[in-house]
Amino acid sequence: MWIGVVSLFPGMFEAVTGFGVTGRAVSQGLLEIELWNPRDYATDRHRTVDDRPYGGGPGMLMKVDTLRQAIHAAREQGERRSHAPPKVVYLSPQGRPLDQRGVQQLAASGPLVLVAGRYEGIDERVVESDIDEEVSIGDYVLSGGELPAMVLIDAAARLVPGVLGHQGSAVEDSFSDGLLDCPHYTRPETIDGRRVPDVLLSGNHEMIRRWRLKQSLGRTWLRRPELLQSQALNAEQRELLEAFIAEHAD
Ligand SMILES: Nc1nonc1C(=O)N[C@@H]1CC[C@H](O)C1
Repeated sequence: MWIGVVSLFPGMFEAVTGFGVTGRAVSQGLLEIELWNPRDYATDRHRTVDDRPYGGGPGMLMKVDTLRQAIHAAREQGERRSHAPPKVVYLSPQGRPLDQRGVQQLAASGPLVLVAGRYEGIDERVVESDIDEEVSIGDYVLSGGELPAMVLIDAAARLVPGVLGHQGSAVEDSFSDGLLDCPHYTRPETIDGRRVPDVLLSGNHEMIRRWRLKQSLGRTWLRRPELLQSQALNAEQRELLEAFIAEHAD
């Protein structure tokens, strides 16, 4: 998977290219991150990359010409590398809330160029002319779009075949099937008197699978019931959820 990134702070992306699952994916050639810095296109003595907002008000916006040159360069490289025009995604609170389904859609849509804003954001006409999709990682305001871009990179990279040691991990993750994840346990068998559920020590893989599914369904019902509204539960899932609810009836 090739992802181009436009950012004033390219060094921040060492957090995904140099560590963990995503870092390994990069070293294995399963994930490629290329960075473009609008400051590299600044021609004035101060290498200006911000500009004042029309209409006044606090804060600055990203300077249009340097930003657009960086976006165009990233998009051209993406087309060269993937022989398809990249989807250009701008991370902003005004975007579509990102969820696992959205990650799956973006990961499957081919090469991506992620535009990380700084200051108060970018000129609306750049959004209209150069951005294909605005995406938000949550209803809060950050100081830059770099962390949202890295959130998207991490989530999308996990879906690339071969990136996760055990491909089942991506499927069993929270949200991959639209449900919250089940509880997990590891050694020791007892912590402060709290024991690992016996079923997980039974070695009965079918019972363990059903227990984990029941816990996922039950947790989703308890903590995020709205997620169940968009789920078409199969017969087994309905049976397990009903059993969980019955066990939790007051
Ligand atoms: N929430 C979010 N999801 O994606 N991006 C954000 C976010 O807060 N962006 C900041 C807003 C102004 C600054 O330019 C960057």
